Amino acid sequence: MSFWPSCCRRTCVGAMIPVRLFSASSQTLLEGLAQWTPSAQASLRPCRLLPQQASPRMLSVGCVDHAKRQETPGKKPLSEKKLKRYFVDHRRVLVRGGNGGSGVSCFHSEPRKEFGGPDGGDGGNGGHVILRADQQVKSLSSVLSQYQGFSGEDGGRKNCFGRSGAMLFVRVPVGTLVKEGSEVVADLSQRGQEYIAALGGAGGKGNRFFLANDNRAPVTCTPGEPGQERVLHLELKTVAHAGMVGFPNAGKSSLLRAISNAKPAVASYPFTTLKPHVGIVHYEGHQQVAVADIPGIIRGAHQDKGLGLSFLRHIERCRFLLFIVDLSLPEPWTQVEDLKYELEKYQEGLSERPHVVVANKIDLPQARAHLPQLQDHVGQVIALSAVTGENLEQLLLHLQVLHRAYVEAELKRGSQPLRW
Ligand SMILES: Nc1nc2c(ncn2[C@@H]2O[C@H](COP(=O)(O)OP(=O)(O)OP(=O)(O)O)[C@@H](O)[C@H]2O)c(=O)[nH]1
Ligand SMILES: [Mg+2]
Repeated sequence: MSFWPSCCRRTCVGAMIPVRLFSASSQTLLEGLAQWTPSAQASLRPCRLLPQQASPRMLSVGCVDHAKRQETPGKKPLSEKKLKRYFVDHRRVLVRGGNGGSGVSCFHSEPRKEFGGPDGGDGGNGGHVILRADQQVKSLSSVLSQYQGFSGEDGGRKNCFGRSGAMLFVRVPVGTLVKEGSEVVADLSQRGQEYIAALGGAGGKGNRFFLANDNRAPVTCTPGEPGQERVLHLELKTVAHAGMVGFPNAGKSSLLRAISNAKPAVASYPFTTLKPHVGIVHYEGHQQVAVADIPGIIRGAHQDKGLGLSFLRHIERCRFLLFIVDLSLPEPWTQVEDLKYELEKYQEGLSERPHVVVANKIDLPQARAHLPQLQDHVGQVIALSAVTGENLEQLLLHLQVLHRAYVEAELKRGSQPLRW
């Protein structure tokens, strides 16, 4: 059974091609390339993989078709304003632990047993409120503004202790930072990690507890303690394998639409994307690479210009980066330099993460002329067009290579690689 989306399976000749493309390892594919094209060494362009009679863009067409068919016919695409409702990366939450149950004061009562003694049981403890990093949750939109833990039950007669309140688990996305004031109190960066946001109150003591040699009939009992109350700030730093970094209008969202099933809004004005979007690229063997489209960065972003710091922090959590440049603009290498400068200013070493430069808009007439100069300045470049789909396969293959390298490095270090 193929896991390729049904829309891709529908694309006639191209239908079989994507499946075959991803069943071959990238290594095999690139080796095979030399047999098809004599100039393969000079420029690796998987769109030339097909024999002469097939359309040179057959592979790409499938991808773009896929992107275009994402909208249900007759339905208007969602605006960015609506889309961003689904992605919430900040939440202020009031958490209260459950209250402890009260202890009771009572005495054993039985016929012909005059001094039965105290038998008031203790109250149960209040339940904690616990934040748990859950792989299924992708944004903080499902987190409410306040949580009240379950209270413990009161104690009872005959030394019956009250039941403790159950734990209240709040599911948050992996990559959630928990702050109290300006202090970071927890970083839930691994799935399953938990943090006790508010402790439940201790249960009160029944009068049996106060029985002593000098006091055989205590009447004292204590009420349960109230649960802890805290105001926490949850902050999500998007965790994805790859982060798309680029200036506004470089075509990041268009590219994410073309390679995944995500639907970020695309428009010809800058700062169309206001919130990060994560799309998943599926490969054979259930391999999934999460790619984040991060809002455009401008010069001075590290000083909070444009959309600024709030988005640089999403990049921080990406394991490798795709620098997206607009090849139709003059001197496109300056875009790469500026982007790297901004990342470096925000956090040292951030620009040195494994990365690849993606030159978008190769379909525009003036773009091709800029490519050799860009390659001279930055080395390896994947030149493609998100709109026509030209050369998208090269990016998909490279993503897989970067992902494999990341998984191997994590396993070598003895840690578990991020699985989406
Ligand atoms: N000709 C051409 N136009 C493109 C290509 N990719 C994107 N565009 C156009 O460029 C404009 C900006 O595209 P977006 O995908 O919104 O760019 P972005 O980088 O996400 O922009 P921000 O969200 O503002 O950061 C849109 O009008 C796209 O249609 C391409 O490969 N070729
Ligand atoms: Mg965008």
